[in-house]
Amino acid sequence: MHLLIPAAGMGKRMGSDRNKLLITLLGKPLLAWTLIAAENATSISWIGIIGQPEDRADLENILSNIFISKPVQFIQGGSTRQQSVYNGLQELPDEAERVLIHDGARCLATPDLLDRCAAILATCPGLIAAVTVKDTIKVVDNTGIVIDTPDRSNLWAAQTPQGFEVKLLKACHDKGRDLGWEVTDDAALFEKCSLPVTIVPGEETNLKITTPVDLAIAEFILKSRG
Ligand SMILES: Nc1ccn([C@@H]2O[C@H](COP(=O)(O)OP(=O)(O)OP(=O)(O)O)[C@@H](O)[C@H]2O)c(=O)n1
Ligand SMILES: C[C@](O)(CO)[C@H](O)COP(=O)(O)O
Repeated sequence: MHLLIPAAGMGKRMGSDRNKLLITLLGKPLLAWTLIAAENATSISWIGIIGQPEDRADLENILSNIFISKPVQFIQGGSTRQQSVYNGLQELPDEAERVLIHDGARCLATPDLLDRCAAILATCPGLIAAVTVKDTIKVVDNTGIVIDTPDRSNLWAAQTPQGFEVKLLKACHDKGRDLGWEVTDDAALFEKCSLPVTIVPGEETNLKITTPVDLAIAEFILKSRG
């Protein structure tokens, strides 16, 4: 299975002055943890790292300090995650019929989650790892008044990996570019094209490192894994 890792963000919500994936987490750059999970996922045979040119030297340095036995390709990122994944899709080898996409920032995903997604992707055109929502969610209007409390049993929090048939996802991205759709994940493009996206139970620990508190939580989780 081919794996694309979007790693071309900035980390504005982290308040970082550089790509947050270069921040050290328990002795290793954040992205190193993601790459180690990809290395240990037996289903993954090829890794595309989507990064910004100014981070290239740091990304290569990460690779030189960990053991990755699989072919790795660097791909130039775009100004949004959507644009970065679009670029990644263009660079996939011709033989890639299906692809998993996993955020570099979700560095606690286990190899088992990647392998489960790869196995299920053989049976469906699109999938998303997700977990049920634990909180009661409120819909609020622009004056700050709650207008709805949706039924929680239908709410899932999106994660990555997300996986797709390459031809279909490329067509969805192309349509999104033509029509000016702006989305935060690839499943949303599939949905907008009325294509089915299958839920794969994700992992509660598979958080996206977004703000400084996530770093502290991630460190706790990694330490508890021993
Ligand atoms: N232009 C971009 C923006 C984001 N990403 C990647 O998409 C994933 C999810 O994005 P997010 O966590 O929002 O990362 P940032 O864009 O870095 O964060 P922020 O929105 O706080 O700036 C991350 O692995 C990030 O590196 C990307 O490849 N290209
Ligand atoms: C793809 C994603 O990680 C799924 O949770 C997420 O949508 C990335 O973007 P966000 O803007 O940080 O939600």
